[in-house]
Amino acid sequence: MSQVVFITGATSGFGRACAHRFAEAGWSLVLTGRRQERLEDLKTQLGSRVPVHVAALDVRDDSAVKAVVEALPGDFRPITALINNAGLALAPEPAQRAALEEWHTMIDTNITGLVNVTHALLPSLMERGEGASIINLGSVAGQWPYPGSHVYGASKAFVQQFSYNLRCDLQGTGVRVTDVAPGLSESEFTLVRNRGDQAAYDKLYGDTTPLQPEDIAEQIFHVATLPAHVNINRLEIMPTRQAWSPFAVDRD
Ligand SMILES: NC(=O)C1=CN([C@@H]2O[C@H](COP(=O)(O)OP(=O)(O)OC[C@H]3O[C@@H](n4cnc5c(N)ncnc54)[C@H](OP(=O)(O)O)[C@@H]3O)[C@@H](O)[C@H]2O)C=CC1
Ligand SMILES: O=CCS(=O)(=O)O
Repeated sequence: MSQVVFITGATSGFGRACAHRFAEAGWSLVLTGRRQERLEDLKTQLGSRVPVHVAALDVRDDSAVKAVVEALPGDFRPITALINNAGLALAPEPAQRAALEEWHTMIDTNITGLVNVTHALLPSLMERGEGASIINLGSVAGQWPYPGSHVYGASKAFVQQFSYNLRCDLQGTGVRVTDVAPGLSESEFTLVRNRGDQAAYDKLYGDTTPLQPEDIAEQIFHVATLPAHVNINRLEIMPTRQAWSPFAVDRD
């Protein structure tokens, strides 16, 4: 049976790097995200090496999530690894100036979206059983408070606790669960958070050495390919120049 990875948010950053990393190892890929063009580009890049199925998907829409899962071609099930990666931060200002709509978007994406996809794929993961994995993208922001993190950090604290609780329920099924919690990592995440402000992006990453999406993809691949009896509960990863809080970054 082939190994199949289902990735949410595959159109950028960690998700896209995971698509490349798992393809390198010969896994079949199910790639999802809202930007269809980017999904098609990935299919063009990777489809000659491994089987690739793409589906435009907004994880906030639970019926769309169910439909995508139900329409998975037979060669792409059961799923071996689910990478719940789609997510975002918005509203970089303090809570008292943040827009409620942006708080809702973070909750709908980082919490409801992750729950939607997990719920829809649990039967497939259970069918795979031993060696299957759910890998959830949390963040150091789920543990370390900082100004401007308000709902974003709280949504990642949810991801951590949901991952731990899932572990308890899935005990005995062979399905593993890991909360991967990266620190400062260079990706479009910072452009999304700062509404496309390139100066904010350059300021955050320009004079230090952030993690790259490939660093995170390597760790996720490691987690998914450990022997079936090994479960990493939480993996916190920071750049060497960050210790510990999101603001404790060594700069030139
Ligand atoms: N970069 C960082 O410093 C860190 C990021 N993280 C977390 O890692 C994850 C990936 O972040 P990163 O790769 O850096 O960010 P990017 O902005 O590069 O990628 C985010 C991905 O999420 C997808 N996405 C966003 N909203 C939705 C939605 N409603 N439905 C489906 N897909 C969606 C985007 O695709 P599209 O727009 O095409 O839908 C995109 O592919 C996020 O959960 C983030 O919170 C955690 C710690 C550190
Ligand atoms: O999750 C992202 C990392 S940080 O911006 O909160 O430090």
